[in-house]
Amino acid sequence: MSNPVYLALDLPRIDAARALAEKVKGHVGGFKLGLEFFCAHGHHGVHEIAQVGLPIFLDLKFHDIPNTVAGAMQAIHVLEPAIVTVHAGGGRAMMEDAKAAAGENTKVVAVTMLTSLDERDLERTGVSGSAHDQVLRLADLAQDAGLDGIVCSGHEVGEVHRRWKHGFFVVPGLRPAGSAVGDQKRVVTPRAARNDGASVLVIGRPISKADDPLAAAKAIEGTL
Ligand SMILES: O=c1ccn([C@@H]2O[C@H](COP(=O)(O)O)[C@@H](O)[C@H]2O)c(=O)[nH]1
Repeated sequence: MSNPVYLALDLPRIDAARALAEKVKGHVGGFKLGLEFFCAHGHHGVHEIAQVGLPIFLDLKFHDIPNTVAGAMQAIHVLEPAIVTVHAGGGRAMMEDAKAAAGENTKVVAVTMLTSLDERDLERTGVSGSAHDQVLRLADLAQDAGLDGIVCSGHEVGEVHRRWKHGFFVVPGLRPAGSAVGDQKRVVTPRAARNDGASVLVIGRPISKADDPLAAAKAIEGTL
């Protein structure tokens, strides 16, 4: 089985991101490039990291009207990402058009409820009910729209996996036991998320901010 860990390269400098990617490439399965990296380095930055030789996950979290999201999706075709994110909150038509516009080898997954949010945050956005219910509702919507899967926390992935047998589940908000949680609120260990059916484990700071990123990546790999 291939390594399910995608390292989030949330670093402002392209040389530092490439050096980190080269260092840990034997102990992760791919690289996740998000808003910070893409806004700073765009297509050029993606090509640079792709040269390391592992799959690229573009976590751009598209959320706009369907026509705009479809256009953005077409604009990143050339980068051949393995995975791209949209927000489930953009609605069914937006997700359908995003999937239709994506390359055939690209998995399109919908962010349900960010792992940095808890139920109090949800209530403040006007959504009543539990985080669990919100994730399941948006997972059903993403499945109806024909997406490949969703992004959710490790608290929900087990239940989502039971309902959507062949879905593709991306789980961030992962922390090895004892590591700093930072701004994440719905957190589990990489091993727990894997056991509950996560397809991809997104891990950033526990590796990128470690004193020894290679040792941290190896240690995480050893727990899976
Ligand atoms: O709900 C979500 C969706 C995306 N992310 C992204 O994952 C990484 C997590 O980084 P850590 O340093 O391991 O916290 C980051 O790039 C987020 O943008 C998420 O955390 N939660």
